[in-house]
Amino acid sequence: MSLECAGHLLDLSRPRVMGILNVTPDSFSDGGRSATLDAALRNAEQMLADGAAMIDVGGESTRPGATPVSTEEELERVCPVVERLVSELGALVSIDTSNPQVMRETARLGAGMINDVRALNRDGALEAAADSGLPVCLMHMRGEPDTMQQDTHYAQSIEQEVRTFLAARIAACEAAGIARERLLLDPGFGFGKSLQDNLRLYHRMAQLHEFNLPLLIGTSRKSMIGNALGRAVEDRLAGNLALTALAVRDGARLFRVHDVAPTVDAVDMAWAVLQEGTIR
Ligand SMILES: Cn1c(SCC(=O)Nc2ccccc2)nc2c(=O)[nH]c(N)nc21
Repeated sequence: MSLECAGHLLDLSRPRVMGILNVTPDSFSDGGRSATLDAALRNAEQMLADGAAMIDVGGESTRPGATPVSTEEELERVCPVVERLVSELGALVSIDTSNPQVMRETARLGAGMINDVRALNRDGALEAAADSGLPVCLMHMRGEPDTMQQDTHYAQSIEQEVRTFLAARIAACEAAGIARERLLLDPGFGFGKSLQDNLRLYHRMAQLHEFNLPLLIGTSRKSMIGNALGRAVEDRLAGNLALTALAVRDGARLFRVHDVAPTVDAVDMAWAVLQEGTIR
């Protein structure tokens, strides 16, 4: 099970780690674009050295209440970073965006995957993703970041809600000419879900193998861990390593994390057990 990502072949026959690279101003204390750009590149270089298979670059915060960013601003944030990650580090880059123009421009700059937390629901997104030829991660979110945490009650079970949603988005992609083989699925932990929803969904993630598509998991530093353990955002690594090991056993293949080196070890250790003792 390999994905063609703009000249990179991403081998998902074993679990891999995706490093998070935030280029939103609120993720940098010093502000200042050039400082941001150099810092971002150093951060990415370290994550790749630590074993990340790819880097997820996001220019728009999806936190509830985050101020929406204009297309121009999002492009200004992500394009210089994507361009240099590809040209200087030869990195496999996924673009974390819902904006069709950002998808098109970053694909042109060499991005290798589209990671859209809104599952291509924005006008023009399906066409932009189809035209890019890139793999696409479809993630479940209920509502929009501003409203998603208000109504976290589901008519049906959370797992049924997610399966129904992802089935519909897969169909929309196929109808838009995006081959099924280009898709990855993600339950969207923390997006419009209560702690109970997140835990229940995590425990049942293997149900998503019915779609026979690679699963991407993004729980790193999230409130699911904070609420379960009573840990501040900077103290959630151990919790996420536990979650990661569980998901490796449940067949997840891509892990979107802040802490690459420890997660690579957790993934490789869990994988070694599942492979009956083969190491790396
Ligand atoms: C872009 N993106 C995000 S951003 C939210 C986040 O990291 N919050 C957060 C970060 C740090 C601390 C607390 C919360 N989460 C996912 C995910 O779960 N899956 C996929 N595919 N993409 C994703």
